[in-house]
Amino acid sequence: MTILDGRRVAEKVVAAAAADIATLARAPGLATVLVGDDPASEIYVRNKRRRCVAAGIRDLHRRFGADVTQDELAAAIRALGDDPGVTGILLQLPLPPHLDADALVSLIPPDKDVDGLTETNAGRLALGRPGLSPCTPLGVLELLDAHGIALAGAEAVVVGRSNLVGKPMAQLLLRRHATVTVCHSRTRDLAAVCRRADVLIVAAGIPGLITAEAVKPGATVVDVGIHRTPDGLRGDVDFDAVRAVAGAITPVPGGVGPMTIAMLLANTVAAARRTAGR
Ligand SMILES: NC(=O)C1=CN([C@@H]2O[C@H](COP(=O)(O)OP(=O)(O)OC[C@H]3O[C@@H](n4cnc5c(N)ncnc54)[C@H](OP(=O)(O)O)[C@@H]3O)[C@@H](O)[C@H]2O)C=CC1
Ligand SMILES: Nc1nc(=O)c2c([nH]1)NC[C@@H]1CN(c3ccc(C(=O)N[C@@H](CCC(=O)O)C(=O)O)cc3)C=[N+]21
Repeated sequence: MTILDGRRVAEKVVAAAAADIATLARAPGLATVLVGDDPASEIYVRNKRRRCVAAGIRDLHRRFGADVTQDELAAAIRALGDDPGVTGILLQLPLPPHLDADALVSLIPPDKDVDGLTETNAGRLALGRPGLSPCTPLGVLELLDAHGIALAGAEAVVVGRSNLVGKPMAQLLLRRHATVTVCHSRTRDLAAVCRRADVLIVAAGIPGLITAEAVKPGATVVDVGIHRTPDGLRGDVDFDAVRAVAGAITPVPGGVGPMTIAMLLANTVAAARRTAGR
């Protein structure tokens, strides 16, 4: 059984991004917009700010209370879009329920959309054209590639269909010639579908959702979920039970999380180049 070590692979991606940043005429500026106190977002923001600064990215952080209005946030995102010193904008999700996330995402200029969430970038991904794609699915692919996990012709099952993770993950796997199935909260027999997978990618946001009975012996299991529990950080996969049947598995922490941050640095370089017109 192989542990898919996200920290190790992330180091290489981060080093390459830092080397690219050193060649740019101007340091990229990444603005993170955080609303309220989603625990997974707090972890992300804390770790990525440290990484960005170390790699030479200017870190611009905008924090709002959970009671911020749609208009206030829209004005803040428009201002970041117009600011030439800001080359990347990341709106942390989920937002509190009174806010319309889609409308706010639409205000991000596509060339500053380092999370690949705008219609333009999602469309480019769906059509197989160059653009900015979401960091987490990109990081999952990078991690699988680093470990030589074959995708062409493989049965891939993705649990979750969010615009941030599940859907773009399915698109990227399809581009790599996997046979892709996407599960969600209405999937009838989740364990039976997951058991078909050679490569199982789980992004449901439910701690311990995937148990050993949902995993085919020898399968590769990637756990995107991140939950703060009394025993520390945990994912959507019951790691101790599943590691006994899986051929390869990501740990939480130390799996997908560091890869997301590494790809954010890579996307921030790509966005800065787009904004500078090169
Ligand atoms: N490690 C990392 O770098 C990252 C971690 N995350 C974490 O990953 C998780 C998922 O994030 P995100 O995609 O944004 O979450 P969302 O809440 O936006 O989406 C969750 C998806 O899971 C599906 N789902 C929910 N319950 C079940 C179930 N019982 N069986 C099958 N599918 C189910 C939902 O289905 P439906 O559409 O029907 O509601 C939905 O499509 C979260 O824990 C988040 O914190 C997210 C991004 C990066
Ligand atoms: N627009 C948007 N894009 C996201 O990509 C996004 C988001 N919103 N909202 C929140 C989730 C969550 N997320 C994480 C990323 C890295 C770690 C991470 O660094 N994890 C380390 C934690 C290490 C530690 O602190 O112990 C690890 O798993 O090893 C965690 C969580 C990105 N998300």
